[in-house]
Amino acid sequence: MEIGFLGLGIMGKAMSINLLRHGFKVTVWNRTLSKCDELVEHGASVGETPAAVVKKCKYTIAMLSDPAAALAVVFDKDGVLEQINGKGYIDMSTVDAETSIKISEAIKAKGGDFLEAPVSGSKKPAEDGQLVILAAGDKAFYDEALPAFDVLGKKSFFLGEVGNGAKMKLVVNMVMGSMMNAFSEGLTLAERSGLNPSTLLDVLDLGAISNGMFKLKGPTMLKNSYAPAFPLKHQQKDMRLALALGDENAVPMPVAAAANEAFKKARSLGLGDLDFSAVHETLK
Ligand SMILES: NC(=O)C1=CN([C@@H]2O[C@H](COP(=O)(O)OP(=O)(O)OC[C@H]3O[C@@H](n4cnc5c(N)ncnc54)[C@H](OP(=O)(O)O)[C@@H]3O)[C@@H](O)[C@H]2O)C=CC1
Ligand SMILES: O=CC(=O)O
Repeated sequence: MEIGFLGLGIMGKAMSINLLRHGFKVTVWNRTLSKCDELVEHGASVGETPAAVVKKCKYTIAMLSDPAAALAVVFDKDGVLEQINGKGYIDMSTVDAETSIKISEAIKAKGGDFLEAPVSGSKKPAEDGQLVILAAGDKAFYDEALPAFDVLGKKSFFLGEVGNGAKMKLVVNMVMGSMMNAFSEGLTLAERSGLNPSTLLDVLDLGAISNGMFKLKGPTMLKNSYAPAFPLKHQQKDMRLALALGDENAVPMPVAAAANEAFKKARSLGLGDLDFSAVHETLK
């Protein structure tokens, strides 16, 4: 089956290569078109515009940086909306519910099907097809897209109406961003108070707060190494959107607000394109 793929950043590249490896025909598009070349080497075709990709494919997946990018690719000239009649569109970018609902309504009004399906899991899970997919929208379309979700992820959740996938993803990343800051403070406190931070990693790993993120990021943070798997600028975007969701629902979130300030500080220091664990540098 021919699937379209829009957005070949860290995640989109890994996900589309994975689909190709599993026998899907994939037509790709990226704003910086030269990034499609590597995908062609893996067997993909290239569409010149989002509209051209949608026209060619039964359904099209998008993996874009933020709400502004997600909206531009759908609503701009040569965008998704122009060819969506009778086709399906799955936005897997992390955006807020409002953005997702706006895209959904426009696509449905033009006779297309829509799913939002943000994912939990980073570069490596994307390469290994081990993402956690948080889908919501048209259930019949979800069932149709399951073969692709089964390749991309280890588990898919169907969460009901559009907006619920976006909200779930923001809640998860709000927790993750807050944890990263507590972890970073712990590493720094251990070091400054004369402890061996590597021993702290072992102690944490044996106790009740052991988790995959500490295990994965701890050793690289101790080496001040922040090659981007999940760019810090995207984590800060997720904190900002999660705080807005808290605002809407009158949920006090002082911990998340403090974490957001730390990510903003990291961005102001020019660390936005590094991994989100580079927030550690703000304590130095
Ligand atoms: N990296 C991760 O670990 C994870 C990321 N996510 C989420 O997935 C999404 C993608 O993340 P990731 O791949 O890391 O991000 P990248 O920054 O690596 O890639 C972003 C993509 O969006 C495109 N883009 C940006 N602005 C526009 C625009 N105005 N119009 C069209 N295309 C645009 C970029 O195109 P160009 O190449 O031209 O710049 C690129 O293809 C984000 O929403 C992120 O929060 C979710 C889970 C994990
Ligand atoms: O959104 C990032 C992730 O690791 O999940």
